[in-house]
This record gives sequence, structure tokens and C-alpha cells, in this order.
Amino acid sequence: WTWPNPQLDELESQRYDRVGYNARTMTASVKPCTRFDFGVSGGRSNAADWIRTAYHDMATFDSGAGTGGMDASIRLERDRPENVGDAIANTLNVANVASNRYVSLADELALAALIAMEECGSPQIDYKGGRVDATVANVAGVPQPQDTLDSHIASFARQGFTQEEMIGLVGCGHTFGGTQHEFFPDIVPPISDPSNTPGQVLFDTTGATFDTKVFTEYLDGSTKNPLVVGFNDTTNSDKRIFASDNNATVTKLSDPGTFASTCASLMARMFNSVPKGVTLTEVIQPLPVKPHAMQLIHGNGSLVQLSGEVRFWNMQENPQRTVKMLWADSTGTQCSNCSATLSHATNQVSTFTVGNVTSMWYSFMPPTANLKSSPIALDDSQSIAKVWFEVDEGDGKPVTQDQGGAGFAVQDNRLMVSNNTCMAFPTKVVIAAAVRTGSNPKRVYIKADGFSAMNGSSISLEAIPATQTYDIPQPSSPQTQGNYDIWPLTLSASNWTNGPFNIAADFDDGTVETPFIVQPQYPSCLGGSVASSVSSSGASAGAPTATDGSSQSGAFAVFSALAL
Ligand code: HEM
Repeated sequence: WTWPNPQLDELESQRYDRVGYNARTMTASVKPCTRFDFGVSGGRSNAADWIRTAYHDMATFDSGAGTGGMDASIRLERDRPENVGDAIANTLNVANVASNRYVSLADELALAALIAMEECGSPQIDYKGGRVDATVANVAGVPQPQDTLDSHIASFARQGFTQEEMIGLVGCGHTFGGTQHEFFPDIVPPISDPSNTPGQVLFDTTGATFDTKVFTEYLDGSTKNPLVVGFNDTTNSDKRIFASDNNATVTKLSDPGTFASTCASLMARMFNSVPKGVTLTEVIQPLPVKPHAMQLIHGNGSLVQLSGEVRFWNMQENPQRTVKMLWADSTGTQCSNCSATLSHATNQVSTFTVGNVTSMWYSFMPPTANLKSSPIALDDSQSIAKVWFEVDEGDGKPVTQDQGGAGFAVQDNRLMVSNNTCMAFPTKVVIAAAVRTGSNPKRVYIKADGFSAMNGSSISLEAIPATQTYDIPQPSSPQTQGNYDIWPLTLSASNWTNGPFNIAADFDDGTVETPFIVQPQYPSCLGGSVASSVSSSGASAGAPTATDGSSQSGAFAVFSALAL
């Protein structure tokens, strides 16, 4: 795929931007892997909860009928005996905040389990997005410890897994976590230990690590797995499952390499078990060069600010390196002076855990206290259709990064976010669109990410992401800046979700949208009313154009003045 693709861009960031600069939030909750955020751990971990929850969401899958599977219906099935415990609620609390219009809650549940596995020792697992959140519960069907071996084999067959794959999948899951007295008193006897109030007994001696111990300790007889050596043989489901082919599969999977590759493949299949009619994306691969939070903000007069960053995947620090961004107008020709040298600070580094891949981030301008990335200034009479990069490692032989000649497309056509936008939630929320004068949109509106149900200010555990739209009425006498009209809308704190948003406009020939940015950074509010900060004269501010290192500071000075 080529950038931009809003859905794949967002899935890719959530999947690969793990640790360090611009990291997404989920990974921190499994660092370290033993971390548990919901009371006394006693060996419980967020990582184990996330993996169990994904399995319980999938386990309703009927591969023949194409119903159930990974569809986040688990949020509506928490009261069932087969889903006893608080693991599911704990997982939903982390997953729902990360979900949005491009990453469904079901995508998030799969991703949480995948992140838990990869952060805690598994090899890389293929990840696709595009799951659709169910609106009603599925037919029950999660296997339980007291069920017979025959019923487990039949249950996994319905889910699309053979007996051998069942043994593998249970081992891949039960290398994490254990069984707790609190919710399974018939399996685990009470434990009088203040550091283990849940009464958790682990499946293996390394409860927060992806390794073969769940099988090797079973084979060497040292296992304490409560589903193998539990006092109540009726609930020793792991024992029956592991022994069901005379330990052939368990023995095979005791080899770490075989275990790792088998689990990566089984877990990917588990995540991709989706209802009929749902089409998943391709396997999400990291983009080698990826703009981040890149957008144009229409400012005072005819000033247009290009802000953002770019991530270079699998790149090491090199103080001799220079990175230039170049851009071209809508005719495709590079205008003179349309280039800027990008900046990089030593903290602008991120890592991806599997293989310890390092990425370097470069800003369109030096990071400041207020803004991660400051803008490059353009004039709105000058179009900008695409950007590309030149990376010189210090050998004077710059390498062009332009997605095979396509460049990185920038949408500057008829709609931008105006810098009259002021996001001082909950005191003040003003969103202003800059619409090219004379372009005559049929409708201009805000698309704001929120959730289908709230519990006061928290997201309800039954919620899925829901986009809300707010129409921006056409101003009766449009305020003009440069070549654009400003369409502002003031929102009250009570009906604003404070999530990511973008602006859309319907024209006769289709809809145009501003980029979707999860954590947008806007100039601090200008103060006063929106109207008072808008010039109605349309006079150009004579914006400077960034050309190289020296004139960047000129552009930055303009920006600072605006941000006061
Ligand atoms: C016959 C199939 C299965 C049965 C009967 C079963 C049963 C159980 C039980 C009774 C627990 C204890 C939960 C608690 O104490 O809160 C548990 C935990 C767990 N299960 Fe399974 N399970 C099965 C398959 C799987 C599969 C296929 C996976 C994942 C691929 C999985 C992942 C987990 C994880 C990670 C935990 C630990 C949760 C924690 O420590 O909080 N299970 N399982």
C-alpha cells in the first residue's frame, strides 16, 4: 500500500509504534509483562487477561456457518458462566479507549492479545485489520474445564481447528496466566497469602512469558497447572487435551522453535476468525517511510502551515545524516525553494519489540514545548500536492524516498483546518474549517470519534466506537482569509467527546476530508472570540516560504507569533 490510506495508516501505527517517541498507549500496560492494573496481582497479569479475552471473543466462532468469531461481541456476553471473572472487563477498559473509526473494538481485542504475546516473547504474528463489531451477542460456545474431551474436540472443530491445533492453541494461551480461586473455587482451593488475594495458581512457572514451560513441565511431571493436577479431576481439561494424542503434539511443541512458529500461525488464524461477509485488510507491514500527523492548517491571511513528522523504519542514529523534505504543486512540478531541512532530536526514536527494530523520526520543524512538530509556512495561492524526502547519510549521495515515484500526497484542494480552531476542552472547543472561496460545498461538517455508550465520563464496557457528525452552518457573511472562507463552529463541552476528529465537505463531485489525526496538535487558542481573530479583508499576510534551514526559523517565528 501507499501512503495515505487512513485505515492502514492507523492500523500500522497502532501495531508498530510500540515504545518510545510517538508510541501508542497500549504497550505500556504490558511493561513489564507481569504488570497488573486491577488490584493485587498474585501472578495475574494484564497480558494474560488480554489473551484470554481474545480467545473468549473468538470461541463462539462457527466456521461452517460463518457466524461469531472475533467481533467484540464478548462485551455483551460477560454475564455468561463461560466468561466468569474480570479479565474481560479489564481488557475492554484498555481496548475501548484505543479504538476509533478505523480500528474497531474487535481489531483492538485481537491487537491487545497480539501485543501481549509479542511483548512477552512470541515471534511476530501476522496482523490484519477490518473486523466489524457485532451489535448483538453470539450463541454461547466457549469451552469450559468441566466439559468432556469429546465436547472440546467438537468445540474446536466448530471453531475451525483440528485436535492437534486445539492442543497447540491451548498451550499457546496457557503459557500465560493461570486459574484463580476467586472465580474458580471448585478448581483452586483457597490460598491464604496477602500477596495473592485472587488465589491465582499459574499454568507454568513463567506465567507472564511466552515459552514452552506449559508443555515441558507437564511432560516432566513438575507442573502445578490447576487444569492438569487440580484436585477435582472433572475440571482437569488441560490434562485431557494435552494427553489426547498420547502426548505426541505436546512433545513436538516442546521444541521452542516449533512452539514459536506454531503459535504465531495459530494465533493469527484465531484473530482472523471473523463472521462471513467481513473482509480483512492485507497483513499490516510497516511502511519504510511514513509521514505522521501531517496536515495543512490555514492561518492568518493566506498563510498555510504544513506540520507533521516523518518516521523512517529500521534506521539507526547518524549525526551526519540530513533529511530534506521537498514538495510540488498540483501541476507536479517542484516549485523553486520548495524544500526544507528536517530536524531530529535524540529523543525522537522509537522501537518495535520483535527484532528490536529502531525507527527515527524527523520533524518538519524543531520540536517545541507546545508542539511536537512545528509548521512550514506556505501561501494559499501556491498549491502543494505532494511531498517527498531526500536522505543523505553524510556521504553527499542523497537517496530519494518518494514511494516509487508517487510521492506522499497532500490534500490542499478545497478544505483545510483553520487555525481559528481552538481546542481548550472543556473550557472552549471551536472547530473552524477553511473552505476555498467559491468552491460552494453542499455541506461542511465535523466527524468526531466517540463511543456508542458512555458511563458518565468513562466509556461504557458495552460501547463500540461511533463517529458523530456536527454540521457547520454556512456563515451568513463569510469571513475571509486569503483565498479561503472560514466556517467556525463552537461546541459545548457537554456534547464534545474530545476524541480525534476531522472535517469533511461534500461538493458536487464528491467528499473531501482533512487528515485523520489521533492526537492533533493545534496552536494554542488565540484568545478572544473566533470572529475577532479573523480578518475579513482577505489581505495576504505575505507569508514566508520555507526553503532551507535559515528560512525555516522565519516560518517558525510566524507560527510563534500566531500561537501567543
Ligand atoms: C478447552 C479450552 C480451554 C479451557 C477449558 C480453558 C479454561 C481456562 C480457565 C478455567 C482459566 C482460568 C481463568 C481465571 O482464573 O480467571 C483459563 C485462563 C486462561 N486461558 Fe484458557 N481455556 C481454554 C482455552 C484457551 C485458549 C485456546 C486460550 C488462548 C489461545 C486461552 C487463554 C487463557 C489465558 C491467557 C488464561 C489466563 C488468564 C489469567 O491468568 O487471568 N485458554 N482458561
